[in-house]
Amino acid sequence: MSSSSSSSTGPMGVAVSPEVEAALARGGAVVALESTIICHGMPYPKNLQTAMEVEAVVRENGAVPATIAILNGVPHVGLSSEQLKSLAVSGRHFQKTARRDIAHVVASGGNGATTVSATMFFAHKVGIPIFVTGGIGGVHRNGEQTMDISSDLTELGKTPVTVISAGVKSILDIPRTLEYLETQGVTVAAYKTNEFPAFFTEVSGCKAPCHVDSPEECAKIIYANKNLHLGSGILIAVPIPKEHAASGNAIESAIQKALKEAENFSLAYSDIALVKNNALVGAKIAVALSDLHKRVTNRPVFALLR
Ligand SMILES: O=c1[nH]cc([C@@H]2O[C@H](COP(=O)(O)O)[C@@H](O)[C@H]2O)c(=O)[nH]1
Repeated sequence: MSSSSSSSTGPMGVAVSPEVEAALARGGAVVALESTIICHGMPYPKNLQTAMEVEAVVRENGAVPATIAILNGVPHVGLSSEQLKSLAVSGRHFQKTARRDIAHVVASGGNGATTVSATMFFAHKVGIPIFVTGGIGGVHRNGEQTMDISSDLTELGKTPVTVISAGVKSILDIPRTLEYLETQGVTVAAYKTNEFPAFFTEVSGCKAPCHVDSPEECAKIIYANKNLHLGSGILIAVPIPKEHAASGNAIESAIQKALKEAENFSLAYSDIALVKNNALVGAKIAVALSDLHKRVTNRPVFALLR
């Protein structure tokens, strides 16, 4: 895969697309997007169509999308349509890349599809405070024995990026995931609900630590986190839209049945409507944050993130 000739590779060795660079420089709203969902979440061409639709939702709501991936050893923030297509066609040939894999993929000139932890890392590096995805990783069932805990959770503990997701799949251990996020000092807020959502359904049986009702409220929390230099991330959990929760319930029942039959059952995440809804909320939060920063300081978000 060829790198975009128009993306400039900065001193940190990260290539930022001209559109993303310009938006950051003017303090505009930018939303980071991960690439594991494209390469490992669903097959081609459904993955390309979804990636393009999600980017379109971000744009329609006033923000610039920045899909993140490693191409030929170079981390890229913001992909051209050719790069996005190439990524989607390559699918699983792109290595699933979490934080621990970044150095190896870069050093070997490889192609990496970034997970939540790696996407957060690069988003923060270039000054993007908002990142939208479908679901994040968590503490696996029996995690107290296996110690199988996603690096997404430790990344949230140490990287000040706000992740908008539909919560955590009930295939994972949701109560322990919330405990672990608490230990890591991560602010967890449920959007327009009191309950932490479980990806395919609005309910998990777990109360979320905070409740937020608007993009502006989210922006204020992000601003406070930044102003105080807390250094930790924020998780905004947006429940699956009501009209899609019905089919989600059927999937949820299948998960519960499968969990009884096989402990390591896993399911590809491909609820497109849910990801698009997160993109809508995430773009609105990015716009609200950009407005808030401009109002409060009259300086662009970009400058404040340094
Ligand atoms: O429901 C899901 N959420 C998230 C993922 C992807 O998997 C990563 C977590 O992987 P692990 O559990 O290996 O840390 C996430 O960051 C995301 O990219 C997934 O496959 N399924």
